[in-house]
Formats: sequence, structure tokens, C-alpha cells
Amino acid sequence: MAKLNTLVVASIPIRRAEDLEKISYALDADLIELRVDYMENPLDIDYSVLPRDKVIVTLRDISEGGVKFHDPQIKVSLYRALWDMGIRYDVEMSFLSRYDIPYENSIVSIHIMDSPPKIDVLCQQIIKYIDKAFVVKIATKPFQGYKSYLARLLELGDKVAVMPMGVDPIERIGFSLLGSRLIYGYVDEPTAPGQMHYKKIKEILNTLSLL
Ligand SMILES: O=C1C[C@@](O)(C(=O)O)C[C@@H](O)[C@@H]1O
Repeated sequence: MAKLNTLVVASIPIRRAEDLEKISYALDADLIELRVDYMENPLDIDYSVLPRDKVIVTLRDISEGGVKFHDPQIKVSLYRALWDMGIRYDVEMSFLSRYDIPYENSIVSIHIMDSPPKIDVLCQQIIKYIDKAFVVKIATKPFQGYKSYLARLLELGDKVAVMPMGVDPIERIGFSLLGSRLIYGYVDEPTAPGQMHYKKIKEILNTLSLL
């Protein structure tokens, strides 16, 4: 089997600065996501000490699965500071449509929590960001036809990542085999429904890529 396109992301909820120690638990992941929307104040972290080749900082909008509400201006200032430090972040398409922040080499995402956009409309959005983004990521709660919908989005190239939320985590392995650029797993607690432990993902994908 050819080498898979998928990068394994270990996702960590960050509630306080001390939680950054958990990065050391997941250094064998390809990337480590720090979900700082779990914090009261995401600016309470010294981001400059983070391993910039490894981390993704995510301040997830509450409307797309975020845990706490944060003022959008906090997110704008945080992401602009991360940009200046060369640290990758994850920003929603909806946020980019309302606020002017760079997204080159970052993850541009959408989380479908109820009815999906028309697939042609979403494809246009993906195409708009795909050249400059690191990855364009689509995560969705299940709906009638979600598997073929996500598989269709993977046809847009090897910088697209798709994942279903709230279904059997093994389905994510399937989308990795179909070319999803990212697959998310947890370290000590899931950051979304439908994740398995990131080490289990690594074990399965390593076995499959040996076939
Ligand atoms: O967007 C994603 C994907 C995710 O929601 C998942 O389904 O694993 C987990 C989030 O932490 C991450 O930012």
C-alpha cells in the first residue's frame, strides 16, 4: 500500500497554562492541537515557547463546537499574534468571512452541526481557501448521505481533511484511506464525539500502511 496522506493530530483541551505539559505526552503524533477555547482567558498562555513545527492552536467558535464563548476580538488579536510568531492555528471559514486575519499555512475549517450546506457551495468555499491554507477541514455531525458527501469533498485534492463526528471512530480510518489529510484523536479526553485515542489511530494506520 502506498504511504497514506494522513497526518495524525493529537487534540488536547487546554483549561490552564499547566495543561501545556500534556504536549509532552503526545510528541509521537504528527501534530498536536491545543484547544484553548476551554480556557477562561486564552491570552493567559506564553505561546512563544511552543514547538511551532508541531502545534496547532484552536480557539473554536462556540457555534462550531467550542466549549466557552470568547469575544471575537480576542480571537483576532490572538491569531494575529500567532501569525507573527509563525505558529499554525485553526480558523473557521465563517470567522474568515467576518474578520480579516491571514490563513496562509493554517487550517481553515467548517463544522457542520446540523443541516449541511449544498455541496456545490461548500466545494466553492474549499476551492477559495485550498491554495494558501495548510489544510481545509470539514467535520460533520451525521446526516442522511454524509459518507458520500465527505468522500466527494476529498476529490478536491490532498489538502482536504474530512471527518464525521459522533459516529463509530473507525469511520475516520476509512476517510484516511480515502485520502483525508488529517485524522484527529484524543490524548486524555476527547475534544469531539467520535474520536479514538491518537495512539490507536497510529497503530491502525501503521498496520494498514504495511499491507
Ligand atoms: O475541528 C476539529 C476536529 C474535531 O472536531 C474532531 O471531530 O475530532 C476536534 C476538534 O478539536 C478539532 O478542532
